[in-house]
Amino acid sequence: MATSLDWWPSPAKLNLFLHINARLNNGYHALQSVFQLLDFGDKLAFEVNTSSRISMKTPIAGVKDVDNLIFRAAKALQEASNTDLGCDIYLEKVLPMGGGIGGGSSNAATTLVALNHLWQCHLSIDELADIGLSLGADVPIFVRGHSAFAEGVGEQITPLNLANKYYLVVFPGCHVSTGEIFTHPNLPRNTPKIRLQDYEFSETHNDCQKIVCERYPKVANLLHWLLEYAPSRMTGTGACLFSVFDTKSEAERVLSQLPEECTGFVAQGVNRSPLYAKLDEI
Ligand SMILES: C[C@](O)(CO)[C@H](O)COP(=O)(O)OP(=O)(O)OC[C@H]1O[C@@H](n2ccc(N)nc2=O)[C@H](O)[C@@H]1O
Ligand SMILES: Nc1ncnc2c1ncn2[C@@H]1O[C@H](COP(=O)(O)OP(=O)(O)OP(=O)(O)O)[C@@H](O)[C@H]1O
Repeated sequence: MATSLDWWPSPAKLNLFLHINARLNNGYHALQSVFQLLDFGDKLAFEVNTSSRISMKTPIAGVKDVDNLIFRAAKALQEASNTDLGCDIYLEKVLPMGGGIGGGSSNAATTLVALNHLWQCHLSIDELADIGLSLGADVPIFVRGHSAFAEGVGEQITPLNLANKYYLVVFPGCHVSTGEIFTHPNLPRNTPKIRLQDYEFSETHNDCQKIVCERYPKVANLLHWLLEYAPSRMTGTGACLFSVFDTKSEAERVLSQLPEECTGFVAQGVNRSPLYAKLDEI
């Protein structure tokens, strides 16, 4: 690995709630959610070359480079901007994959925003968000870089300023496929829409949680355990769960007592993505 890489943050998100309002004709679902960005995540570094070659220097085990959302994001930007430039890409992965905390989507968004700057493509945020949406429903949120209320398939976004709570995020040790949950016949699909101004954590829920708990006892047991300590819920389509705390020390105390088969981290909720704090520094 090169000696002094310039790292770009790729933060995790939590879905503080997830209501499914309808099934759309294209198989996707109309949903409502609050996306809370966290001050914790993966890191990516890019070394620009003039050969137009895009190369993953730190491949992800089990994910072919052509399927890696980072590679796909770089390729999509190369095509959209007509640049002749390429890059070598390094990834420091800490977020569990398939955990509902948006690691892959965030990696794609960081790649779009960083390479737009490094390749000097001058695409607007709207253009980057459109490219992002073609890669995954959650990518636009990370491109726009603000905690938000989301509707539609996740692309209709209203930025939000949320209280900067501390979150204990726990990975129960099993992966849940998003497709598996969204195609389940018993998934609730007609939760009435709420108005943003009526949002309160305690008045909302995650429509995917019951099915995931039924199919994955590890998730159900862990949720039961966490609820003894703090308000707790599943994020996205799982498998990660989170608990909400007012102080870092309370969250860290519960982290230190986690059952053995789980891993977790404590992070603070942030309104603005660390990705944009990095852009500001440049
Ligand atoms: C539900 C969330 O986890 C909330 O953060 C995300 O919106 C899912 O986002 P994602 O993992 O980026 O999902 P995608 O890769 O776009 O879609 C994976 C699969 O999930 C289902 N899917 C996803 C998003 C959505 N609004 N409706 C769906 O039905 C579709 O079957 C799709 O084939
Ligand atoms: N750079 C990447 N990082 C993580 N996963 C990737 C990446 N590229 C492709 N993938 C694939 O995407 C799948 C989902 O990964 P991701 O970490 O985004 O899931 P998630 O946390 O459940 O996301 P979401 O909350 O958006 O559903 C992985 O199992 C993996 O096969």
